[in-house]
Amino acid sequence: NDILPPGPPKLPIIGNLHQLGALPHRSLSELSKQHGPVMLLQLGRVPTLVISSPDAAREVLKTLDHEFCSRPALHGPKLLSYNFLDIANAPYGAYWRDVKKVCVSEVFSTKRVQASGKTRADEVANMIKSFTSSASSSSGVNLTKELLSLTYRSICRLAFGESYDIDIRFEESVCEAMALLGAFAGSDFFPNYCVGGVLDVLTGLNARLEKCFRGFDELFQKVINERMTSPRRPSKVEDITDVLLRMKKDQIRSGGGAFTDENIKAIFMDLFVGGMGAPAVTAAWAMTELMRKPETMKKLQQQIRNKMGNKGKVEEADLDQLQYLKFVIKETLRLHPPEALLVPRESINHCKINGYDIRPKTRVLVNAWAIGRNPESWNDPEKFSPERFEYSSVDYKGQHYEYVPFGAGRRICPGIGLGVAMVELALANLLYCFNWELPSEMKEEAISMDETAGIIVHKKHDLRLVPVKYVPE
Ligand code: HEM
Repeated sequence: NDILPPGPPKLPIIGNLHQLGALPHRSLSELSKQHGPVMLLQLGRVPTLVISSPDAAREVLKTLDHEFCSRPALHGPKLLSYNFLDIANAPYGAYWRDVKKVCVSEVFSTKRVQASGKTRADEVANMIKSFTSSASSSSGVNLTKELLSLTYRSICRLAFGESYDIDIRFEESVCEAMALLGAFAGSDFFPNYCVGGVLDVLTGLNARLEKCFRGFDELFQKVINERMTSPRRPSKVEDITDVLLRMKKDQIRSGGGAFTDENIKAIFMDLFVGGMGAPAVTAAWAMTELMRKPETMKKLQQQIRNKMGNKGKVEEADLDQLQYLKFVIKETLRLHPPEALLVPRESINHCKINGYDIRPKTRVLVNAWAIGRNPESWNDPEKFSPERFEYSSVDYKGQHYEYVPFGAGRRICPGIGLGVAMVELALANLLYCFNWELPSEMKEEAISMDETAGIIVHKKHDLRLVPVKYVPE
């Protein structure tokens, strides 16, 4: 006689699937206003718990984190992660624990983020240079695309080394992978029913997934093979390929089984799919918010320019002085967490939240978007106001459940340091080097807040702005 959490009535077969809508973070937020912050839906055949308040998030991500720290076996991720050999999609267990632990200390460590600072600086400098030559052209630059290229190139260098010859065609494959992972997969809602599998064949999803996977696999294997035949010179700094090959040599796994090229390729996949979209989208939302609030833009630019004087660029070592920039980024992540519903989790055992029974293998969505706009935690929650962080200790490192853009608990994003470093350096230089104007055409679209949702919520219309070179006096 389980007492299940409340939820809306469901239709036969599809359950509540029709209520997800095009922007699930918004539809689920509305539904939770009627049914509560701990709400149970039936999405196709899958019971899905939706968490929408800071208190409920604390239960799932802290108190009962050990019960909610697995991931569901989803269709797209299964293929792209070499059958869940990565960090983001591996079920909770010895393999995930070992790999995450080693990657947190070797791949995502503060030391490595700092060591890769020079490559990020070079990539940002190249972007700024290219904008200088197109400055003041009336159509402007497509910042959405340029920021994605920037994060793509930064991840390539981080993963494959400084001398890696970047293949720009592969950037499209990462975008395709993100689109496929965000697309509707019948098998995710009707697992073990042939209708789900049939849908994925009919919609063409499987064919696209296969093609995308083959492209990745070929590239990743090429990088590994090249490194095996011509290892890094001992004098050169280790890159992530070296680290992962060292893990293969040392056989880091304690959970049984070998650590092979497949494991390395699965982790490469996480770096690209997890590391490229979210930072780029965050920077684009920040620029959009700033264009809509010229006084905030001006205040930020003045602070950056006062501190930097006529230095010509902002370097990573300067970022600690730019407090207001940090508030702007925090505020952007509050209103526009790119992974609005985090990454789906799955309950392991039978447990209870707020007196409700949660059965094993329930899918769990934590609505970070709704939580960041909760009126009980945030004054005037819909307003973009970076000042709110000035006298507040709330941050995104997983201790404050009213603000969880990177998740929290065992599954928290390991790429926080790297992601924030990419966003800060890009924004600081964009705002130091240029003033920004709306293009003469499509003004409305440029600053529209319309969204599209997939694994990442991004702007529906690309952000196109005109850079006007700033010359220090
Ligand atoms: C603005 C930047 C970023 C945001 C907002 C973000 C957000 C997130 C979120 C919400 C999760 C799920 C956490 C949970 O389930 O509690 C996550 C997981 C993850 N992220 Fe990030 N992320 C960002 C940057 C990065 C970067 C740069 C990388 C790597 C290069 C990365 C790699 C990962 C990985 C591997 C996981 C899976 C962790 C696990 O399952 O244990 N992320 N991220």
